[in-house]
Amino acid sequence: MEQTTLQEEKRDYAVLVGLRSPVLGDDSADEESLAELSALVDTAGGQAVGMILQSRDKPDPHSFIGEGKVEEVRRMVQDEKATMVIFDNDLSPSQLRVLTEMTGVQVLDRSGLILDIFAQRARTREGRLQVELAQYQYLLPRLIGMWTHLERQGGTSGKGPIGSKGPGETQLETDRRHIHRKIDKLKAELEEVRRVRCTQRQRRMKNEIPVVAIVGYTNAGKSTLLNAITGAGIPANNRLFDTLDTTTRLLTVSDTLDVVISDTVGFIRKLPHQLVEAFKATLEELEYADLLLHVIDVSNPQWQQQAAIVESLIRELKADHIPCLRVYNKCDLAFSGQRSAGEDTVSISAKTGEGVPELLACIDKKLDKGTRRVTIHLPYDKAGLLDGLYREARVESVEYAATIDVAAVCTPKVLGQVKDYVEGWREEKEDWEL
Ligand SMILES: Nc1nc2c(ncn2[C@@H]2O[C@H](COP(=O)(O)OP(=O)(O)OP(=O)(O)O)[C@@H](O)[C@H]2O)c(=O)[nH]1
Ligand SMILES: [Mg+2]
Repeated sequence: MEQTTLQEEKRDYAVLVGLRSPVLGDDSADEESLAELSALVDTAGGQAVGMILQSRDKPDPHSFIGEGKVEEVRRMVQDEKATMVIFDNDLSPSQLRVLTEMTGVQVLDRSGLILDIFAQRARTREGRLQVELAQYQYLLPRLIGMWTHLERQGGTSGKGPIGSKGPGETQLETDRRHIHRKIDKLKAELEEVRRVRCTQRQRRMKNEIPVVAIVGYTNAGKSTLLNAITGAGIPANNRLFDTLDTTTRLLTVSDTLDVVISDTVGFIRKLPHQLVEAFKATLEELEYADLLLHVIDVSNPQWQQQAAIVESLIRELKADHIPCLRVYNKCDLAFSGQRSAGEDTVSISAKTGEGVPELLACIDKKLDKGTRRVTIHLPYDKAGLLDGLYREARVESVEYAATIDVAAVCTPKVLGQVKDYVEGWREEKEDWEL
């Protein structure tokens, strides 16, 4: 009981503000995006205590929502004893500064909040590096805003003529250089992570094990699904951005198919582009996947928009050429709206397990195209493998020549096993015909 009170005391109380304007395009706010912002605040450990949605033809360049509206926000902050104001839109550095001054409390924009959540949640070294890089990239242009502030302070105290290099500018230059150095260092460290990942991937590709990546909007049920099918034991919580690290597991799909399957970081609308950039090393896995499972929470009234956002990010990450299964998740709850049924869709409940066998069958079918006709030249001392091939593959002909030449139709799994078995020999002789 006492603990709850302590936690309550530490909470940030936030007034949420959104601007709806046709000129803002994707960055325009509406009731739904504000509701999502409220969930984000919750994830960050805060609590929304008020909400204001303002409509304007275009944003006010100075105060973004217009001075009258800022006054309304300020009053709400006072009445609700809020400790911060969070905007559902992206603010310019100078707008951030102006709004902080006018409301008297800390002001964050949506990107800033998402970065904050990622920073709180990053656990592994790679995750932390990526978030740190995104934070510095976000901070860099905002330093200018801080500098204007310092310059003006210098002006009012009357030190030096206008245009002289004040302490603000010197500080700015130092900060800038420091941040550039930091960014370069982080990039180099991430490059190293990427190199290791690449080696791991090459090793996997040699084994011909297909790669399946689970993607989807945040909170769609990606981790729950991976747990359900592999017993991975990844935490899955009703919280946005619960997973930031890629977890990879081996999954036996059928008698003839094993795959490597990964959980990925969730997507969200207006994902700060610094984050997309920073997380590219992780999301790069997508590019090399043989199949994407796009998990969609169909109990969410916004699922169609969410699916569209995920699909556009998949395109941005250049992974749209990869076959994709749409996995309609949470079908134990009500299906919200119309669904398109088709060959590439399957309805499941990751929670109850309903539809999971059908999903596995679908994956099997999708990746079955990997089956290929090969000629395997077996050295005579590996003749024992022939039995296995008769059992596991469709052997079409066997010729006894310099080697035992087996023409067969094989799944990647069987081929991988044979290759593993005679790998040393293969390396020397380069004697596969695929
Ligand atoms: N009713 C129901 N709830 C589900 C189902 N699948 C997942 N959930 C719940 O949805 C919430 C989010 O699940 P996660 O697996 O953490 O979602 P995620 O996609 O990994 O989310 P992030 O890692 O935050 O991007 C959890 O509270 C799960 O228990 C389902 O099939 N039915
Ligand atoms: Mg997750």
